[in-house]
Amino acid sequence: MVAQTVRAAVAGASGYAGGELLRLLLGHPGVRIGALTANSNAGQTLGSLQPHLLPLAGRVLEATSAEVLAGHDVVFLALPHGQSAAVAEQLGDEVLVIDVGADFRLKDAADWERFYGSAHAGTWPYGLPELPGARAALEGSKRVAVPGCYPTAVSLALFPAYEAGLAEPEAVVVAASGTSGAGRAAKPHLLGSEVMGSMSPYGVGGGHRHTPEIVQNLSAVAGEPVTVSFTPTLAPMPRGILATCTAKARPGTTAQAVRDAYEKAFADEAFVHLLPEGRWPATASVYGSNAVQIQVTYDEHANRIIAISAVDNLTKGTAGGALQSMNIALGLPEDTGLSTIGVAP
Ligand SMILES: NC(=O)C1=CN([C@@H]2O[C@H](COP(=O)(O)OP(=O)(O)OC[C@H]3O[C@@H](n4cnc5c(N)ncnc54)[C@H](OP(=O)(O)O)[C@@H]3O)[C@@H](O)[C@H]2O)C=CC1
Ligand SMILES: CC(=O)N[C@@H](CCC(=O)OP(=O)(O)O)C(=O)O
Repeated sequence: MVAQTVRAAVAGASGYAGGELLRLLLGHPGVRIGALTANSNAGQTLGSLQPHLLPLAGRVLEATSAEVLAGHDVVFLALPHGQSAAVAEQLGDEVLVIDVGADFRLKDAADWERFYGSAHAGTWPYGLPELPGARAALEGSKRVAVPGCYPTAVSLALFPAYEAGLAEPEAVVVAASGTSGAGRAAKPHLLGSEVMGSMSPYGVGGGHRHTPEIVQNLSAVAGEPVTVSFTPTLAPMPRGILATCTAKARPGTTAQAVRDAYEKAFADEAFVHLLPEGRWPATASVYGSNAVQIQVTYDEHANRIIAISAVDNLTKGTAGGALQSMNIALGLPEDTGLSTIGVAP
């Protein structure tokens, strides 16, 4: 049992991230759900937009405002990029504000302006607890910036190689994402007829806004600038990310040293599963769960470390990661309300 009960509001409850937050919050023993807000869907019932959330079906969505979000212990912001900062600054210092958008992830204002095209709002403690030093920064924090879904998958797959000094500071990443990563708002390229039965790249050539976030994470662990060639691809599935990440190995690297580095990095992590040698991650195995599957190998012919990760973009990649960070910030057991049990087939 959790002794403490907190009241949590979700802004953006009509969206994919907001819906996943509510699915997980409904199963969290220490949370009561308070205000639910939306934008164009304000006035609608949650049941008309998120029919899978039966216990909340009759709740009416309110327009997003600081007044509606006031009086809660925790406020989750699941809003489009650039919308969180104005709301957050009106909420006061005592409330725990967890932004699942990008507004407070980047440290470098020039990176923010280049990739998001607006003024940088600031930097909050980063909600990827498995990264070296991240967990301590989240403890007791009143602000959390939840990572992007691709940076979650890629940073977890590669940081142990940099932490152990085994990889050169030039990584190549190709990652496939399910369509829910793009949010609920209709997008022509996501029409079923175009996405079904096809895979396609986008954001090629360093243009994707998750590139500076991945670079920030890996460079901090490596202690030197790491360049990342990142190519996202869209896959015909609703959820999931499979990230294939490689880096040239430093001289003297052995397969055993690589294995040891990854076993050490994840030995105490509840959600990251380094698979037994010979088994490879699959998105279906983490569907709807907060688990991360990782496998790593050393290709000695190509002299490259190859690390592959699978996450559910909406769970560990967004809402599950947000709850994990909330638990740490509130001093609750980190896995409260979170499961590593998926759905199969
Ligand atoms: N989908 C994913 O896998 C991930 C998403 N995220 C982040 O979560 C956030 C939400 O994404 P997602 O749920 O996918 O997007 P959706 O498009 O599915 O939902 C967006 C939500 O924001 C609301 N909204 C739209 N415009 C405004 C506005 N101008 N002011 C206030 N609220 C607004 C929408 O309300 P209404 O429906 O009423 O218009 C809706 O509730 C984004 O920042 C995204 O980057 C992070 C990691 C992964
Ligand atoms: C398939 C797809 O379109 N995915 C999204 C990533 C969503 C996400 O995690 O990112 P943010 O929180 O930074 O929006 C994209 O590539 O823009």
